[in-house]
Amino acid sequence: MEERQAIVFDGVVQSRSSFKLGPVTLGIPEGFITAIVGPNGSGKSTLFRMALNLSKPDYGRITVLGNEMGGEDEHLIKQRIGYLAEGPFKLDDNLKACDKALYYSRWYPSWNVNRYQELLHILGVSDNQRMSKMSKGMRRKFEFALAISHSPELLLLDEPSSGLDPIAWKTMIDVLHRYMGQGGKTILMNTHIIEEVKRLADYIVFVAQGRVLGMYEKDELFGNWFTLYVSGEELTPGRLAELPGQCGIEAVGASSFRVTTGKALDAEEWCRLNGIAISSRQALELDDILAAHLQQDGLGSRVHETRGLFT
Ligand SMILES: Nc1ncnc2c1ncn2[C@@H]1O[C@H](COP(=O)(O)OP(=O)(O)OP(=O)(O)O)[C@@H](O)[C@H]1O
Repeated sequence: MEERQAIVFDGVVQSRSSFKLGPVTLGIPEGFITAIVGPNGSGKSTLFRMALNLSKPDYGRITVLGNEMGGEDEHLIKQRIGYLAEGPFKLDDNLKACDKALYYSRWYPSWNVNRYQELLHILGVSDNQRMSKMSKGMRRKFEFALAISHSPELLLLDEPSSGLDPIAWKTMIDVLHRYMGQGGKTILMNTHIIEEVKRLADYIVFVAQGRVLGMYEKDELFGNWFTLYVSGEELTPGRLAELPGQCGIEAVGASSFRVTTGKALDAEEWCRLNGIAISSRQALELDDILAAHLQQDGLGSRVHETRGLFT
């Protein structure tokens, strides 16, 4: 059966004086959690805003829940979406939290006041105070409860755990699992927290400098990226350059090397056929996989540039 898409970015381009996004062609599958991962300023939040028609592309088409935004019925599509923005809206500062919730309850036909109250209770938030008087984490938890209380079909979460303490973070993960458990729900999230991606995401999208570097099924991604410690008689970096998926070779001894590959199975088979011994293998973490993608795309990582600091 063909997978349905909750959001489709089709050749989307936005050019600004300081930043160019796209062309982005990307489908966010319905019924799954997709995490967008990438360095600061790579355009993640811009993609969210575009999906909500809060920011317009210069070219391309965006379809959300089967509809193009911008028409007369845009509010009907938006009522099926929950959105947790990256930061608080300054204009809300003087509002009492319960008044904002009242507004939401009137705007979303599927608003569920019991679910809202329950969420405030389990997150430990009171809505009987002005937004500006809430701590950063409290306001985040409140905004999270607002975004999900109408049980939207599509939930857009822009760095949802920003400012949350570890207990609140665990609660949020639990709430999101329960939300997905209802079936027919989709989450698109943007996060820098590796553990969050591991616990939640079904699909991972890497972005950098306004471009999509790749989209992967999570288990497949983690099953493919490994560092292999290899050795062999008269083994040279030149020979290892042919190792499938190779994207980094480092000598660790005479004829011994550490190689990184994004095609672990093919690489191991290649070693076996070429008489190269693998002494150990180590799965790569998400940040290392992202760094390897950046390297492959010539976008590099600036980590090594810190080595000379404070010495
Ligand atoms: N309010 C704004 N005004 C002008 N330019 C902006 C604004 N917000 C973002 N940008 C520009 O758009 C680019 C992409 O920003 P965006 O917020 O989409 O990145 P991001 O990947 O979400 O970053 P981060 O991980 O830091 O939140 C930035 O490099 C910045 O130059």
